[in-house]
This record gives sequence, structure tokens and C-alpha cells, in this order.
Amino acid sequence: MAFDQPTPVHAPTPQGWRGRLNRLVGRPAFQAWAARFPLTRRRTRAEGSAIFDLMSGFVYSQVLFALVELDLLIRLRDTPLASGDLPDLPAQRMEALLLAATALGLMRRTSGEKFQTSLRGAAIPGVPGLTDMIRHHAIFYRDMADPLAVLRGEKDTELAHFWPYVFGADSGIAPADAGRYSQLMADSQALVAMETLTQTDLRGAAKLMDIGGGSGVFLQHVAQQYPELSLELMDLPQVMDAARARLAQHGLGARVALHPGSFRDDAIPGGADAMSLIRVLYDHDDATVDTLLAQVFAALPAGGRLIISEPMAGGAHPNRSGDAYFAFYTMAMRTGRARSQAEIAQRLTRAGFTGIQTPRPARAFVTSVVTARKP
Ligand SMILES: CC(C)=CCC/C(C)=C/CC/C(C)=C/C=C/C(C)=C/C=C/C=C(C)/C=C/C=C(C)/C=C/C=C(C)/C=C/CC(C)(C)O
Ligand SMILES: C[S@@+](CC[C@H](N)C(=O)[O-])C[C@H]1O[C@@H](n2cnc3c(N)ncnc32)[C@H](O)[C@@H]1O
Repeated sequence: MAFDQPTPVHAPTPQGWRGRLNRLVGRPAFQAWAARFPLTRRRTRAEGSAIFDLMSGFVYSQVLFALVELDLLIRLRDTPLASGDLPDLPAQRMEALLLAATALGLMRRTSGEKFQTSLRGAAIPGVPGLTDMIRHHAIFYRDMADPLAVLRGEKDTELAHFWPYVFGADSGIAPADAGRYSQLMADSQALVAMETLTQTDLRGAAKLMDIGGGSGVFLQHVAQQYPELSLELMDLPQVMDAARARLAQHGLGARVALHPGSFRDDAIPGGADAMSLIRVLYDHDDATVDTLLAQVFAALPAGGRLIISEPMAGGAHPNRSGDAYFAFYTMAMRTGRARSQAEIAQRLTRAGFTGIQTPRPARAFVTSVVTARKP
């Protein structure tokens, strides 16, 4: 299957100096020359190494996956151990895993032939939700085993089943499934909330409605930073139990009003002068996004504000997290799309919003933000 590739189509003559240069660097003889010539040697080595990393990235990811599955980042955090001290695998195989992890900067080797988690490795379990995200990549990984099928949209992807809620309020999700999704979403929300709140300003707002607010983690963070703000959460009825439980557990049961409902079928309740859509738009197709933005516009009073925060594509400057990871992730989910700040700004303008701001993301792999006002 993988080997019967279509024959590449070459233009009879390359277009412009770029085309000529591309042809040149694609010639083995030029590569051999450039690897020796003093002025091109360094760049040639760097390109070779970058190409090797792209080619082997899936192996690196799986080394990280094995470390997380065996909990080695934590087990080797405080005290160095030798591979023979870790009975999970035959000593030689454990040594191989730990050497690979060392090569990837996740472990360090001590003088006594032992291994200890590196600073980078030690940070990973401390990033909220990251180890569970890495574990759930087993699903995404199986989908990505056939990237062309994902691109053609012809694969019944596993991710589409893992996040079944996106198919709408009438999809009959079992509460257990809704709970499983809510926990992973909630764990991974902490960084997004922190990043969003550093890039936005809710001073002067009286009431915030978080649409698609999940179990309320974003509102928990908002509540701390804005003690005077009234808070409301709208999400599908299936998610309400998880939201009620979390908010009560954090003493916010009375402060946050819950609105069960679907923004596909129900009107967004009015009364809030600020609304947020955190990691919501990228789950949905363009038509749903446009209808949702129009609904939000209608529900806000004049001067009301909207905050949108989610991982975004780079637009004119494609980035790895948005244009590679999240673009393929949402493609495998088969319902939405990672959009750029510029595209979201355009859709907001079409919906009637003004004062649109697209602050430069500090950590695009966590989230990017777009804010707007109703005139
Ligand atoms: C004091 C001395 C001597 C040294 C100290 C040196 C020092 C300061 C070292 C730094 C160590 C440190 C503190 C590191 C911190 C690192 C952090 C905070 C890293 C954070 C990384 C976050 C990552 C990689 C986040 C990834 C998020 C992902 C993959 C999210 C995926 C979300 C998905 C798939 C959501 C899907 C939802 C859906 C369904 C599409 O809607
Ligand atoms: C990716 S989650 C994000 C949750 C939360 N905002 C966060 O960032 O952790 C998307 C949320 O949108 C909600 N959602 C999906 N379709 C919806 C709909 N039609 N009406 C209301 N909420 C919906 C989901 O239930 C889910 O909680």
C-alpha cells in the first residue's frame, strides 16, 4: 500500500531561483559536495539532523510514552537508579529505554552508571494533564498510522469516538464517557486558563458566561482573579453533573449559575456582558462557528465583550503546534478545524464585532487568544 506512490510530476524547467536551488539541493552529488565544502558544511549537517528528527519523531514520542507508562520520570526523580534496579523490563531493555531517554534530554546519566530524571523530564509530570494527554496519544497515534486516510477523511478514526460529545446534544453520550472526557479536559485546562487570563482583561465586566465551559475549570481560575464578577456556565446537559460536582468541591456552587443546553439548538441566555469560548470553536465546522458567533453577538449587550481562546493555526506564519499537531488532531476528530487568529478575527468582523485584538501568543502550543467587543 505504502509503496505504490504516484509518480512525482516535475515541471520541465524549474521556476525562478527558488526552483533552481531546490533542484540543486535535491541532487545527491550536490549534497555530497556541500557536506565537504567549508562554507556549506555546517548548514548541510544541520539540515541532515533536522530531517532525521522529522523522520524519527514518532519514535521519540513513543519513548516518552513508554517512560510515562512505566512512571519512570517520577520513579527516577529523587534518586538515581541503575537499570537492574527497575524490574519492569529485562535489564538490557530497561537500559536501552533509559539511554534513549537520556539522548532525548529526559534523563541524565550519573557517574555511577545510574540514571536520574533530567530537569526537562522532571517538569513533565508537573504540567497539569500532560501525562494523561501523552497516554491518550495512543489513540491519536493509531489514527496517524495512516495520515493519508486522515487527510482524505475516509478513516473511521478512534479520536472521533473518544470525544463523542462533539456530535451534538442528542448523541446519547453515556454519563461515564462524559465524565472521562471532562476529567482530561479539566486537567489540561489549567495552563490554558492561566495563559488566557494573562492575555485578557475582565475588569469592568459584571457577569461572564463561559460557553462550552466543561466542568468549570476556566471559571475557577476567573473566580480567583476577579472576586466580584458574577459567573455563568453553559454546556451540554450531560456535562452538568461534572460541572456541579467540581464547582461545589471548590466552593463555587452558589457563585456559578449553570445553563444546560446546546448552542446548536438553544438560544444563548442573555444577561452577561462578557462571554468566553475556551477550546470550543476548533471542535466545530465553519457553519456552526458562524452561527455560534452570531448567537453570542445577539446575546451580548452593546459594549459587551467576547474572549476566544484555543490553540490556533499560525495563518501567514504556520506553526508546529497549530498547523501540524492541532490541525491533524482536529482532522482526526472529523468535526472541527484549527483556525488562525486572523481567520477568527475575520469571522468575528462578519458577525458584527469590533475592537478585535489578537495578542501575540506567549505559548502557542498552549493557547492563542482573540478578543472582541459588540459595538
Ligand atoms: C534553579 C536551577 C538551577 C535551574 C532551574 C532551571 C529551570 C527554570 C528549568 C525549567 C523547568 C521548568 C519549570 C519547566 C516547565 C515546563 C513547562 C511548564 C512546560 C509546559 C509544557 C506544556 C505542554 C507541552 C502542553 C501540551 C498540551 C497539549 C498537548 C494539549 C493537547 C490538548 C488536546 C489534544 C485537546 C483536545 C481537545 C479537543 C477535543 C480538540 O477539543
Ligand atoms: C474541548 S471542550 C472545552 C471545555 C472547556 N471550555 C475547556 O477548555 O476545558 C468543548 C466543550 O464544548 C462543549 N460543547 C460541545 N458542543 C456543545 C454544544 N452544542 N452546546 C454547548 N456546549 C457544547 C462540550 O461539552 C465541551 O465541554
